[in-house]
Amino acid sequence: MMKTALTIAGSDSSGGAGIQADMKTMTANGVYAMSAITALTAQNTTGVMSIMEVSKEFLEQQLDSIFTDIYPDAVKIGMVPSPDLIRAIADKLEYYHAKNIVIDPVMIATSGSRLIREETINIMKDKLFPHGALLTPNLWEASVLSGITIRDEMDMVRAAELLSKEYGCAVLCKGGHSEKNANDLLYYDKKYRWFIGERIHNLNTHGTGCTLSSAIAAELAKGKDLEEAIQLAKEYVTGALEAMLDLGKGNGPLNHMWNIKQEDIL
Ligand SMILES: Nc1ncnc2c1ncn2[C@@H]1O[C@H](COP(=O)(O)OP(=O)(O)OP(=O)(O)O)[C@@H](O)[C@H]1O
Ligand SMILES: Cc1ncc(CO)c(N)n1
Repeated sequence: MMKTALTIAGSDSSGGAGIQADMKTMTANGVYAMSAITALTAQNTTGVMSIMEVSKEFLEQQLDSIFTDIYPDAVKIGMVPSPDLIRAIADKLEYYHAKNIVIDPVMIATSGSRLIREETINIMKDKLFPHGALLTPNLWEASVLSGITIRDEMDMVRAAELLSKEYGCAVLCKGGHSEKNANDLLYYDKKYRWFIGERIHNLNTHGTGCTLSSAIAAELAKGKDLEEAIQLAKEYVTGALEAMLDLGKGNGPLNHMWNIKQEDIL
């Protein structure tokens, strides 16, 4: 039977990040994708024009509809704009015993626009992180969450270790914004492992974080263990960047279809 995955995230009208990136990624990686939308964004490759949050009740209804019918084998959580929505998600995840939860602590878009309210960060830490199997902060998010200024690779290890111990989950500190390379650091069970990535010279990186976390969720849904899921997801993101899609006037989207042969779908 086909495995299933759910993304709880915001919609990106330009299709490169958020719900749209997540569903394309899950589909391209062979799982059935479902979504619970936390907010609509009017957004493109140059920035976010406007955000409309859904109500707590409506998000709860989406989650009830999903979990009582097609149970997800993995869950990815992205942009959650408000404390109320965080609480609603945490309660439902607990109630339905959701598993394989990957949390991407989205705060700011690649274009620099703010996506969640400031007061959401503490609630996210207290209520959501303890449910996660994996947290996937980028360098900036890992600094904000851990209070450690990240200047080099040892700082990435320290920040990931602190977060992992604090919230009892695995932490992948993503190096997409580091200067030299694109190495990501996984810390869990008191040990760490690097996932090595060459820096690809492509300015079209809109949605890389969403894509990575959704690909990890897809692989976990298929039964891969954490390290294997991360390795496969990193290869998928690398391929999507290397495909050099060039759309839009700002930091454009990735080619989520790079791993699918046209003759397979025609
Ligand atoms: N230029 C690049 N070359 C190679 N890999 C990259 C590049 N940029 C990002 N990545 C990879 O993409 C994944 C996402 O990392 P990144 O640090 O960009 O996340 P993010 O900042 O959360 O993404 P977003 O821009 O969507 O918010 C990581 O595996 C990272 O190593
Ligand atoms: C809706 C949404 N979620 C996440 C990101 C992060 O890239 C974005 N730009 N938009």
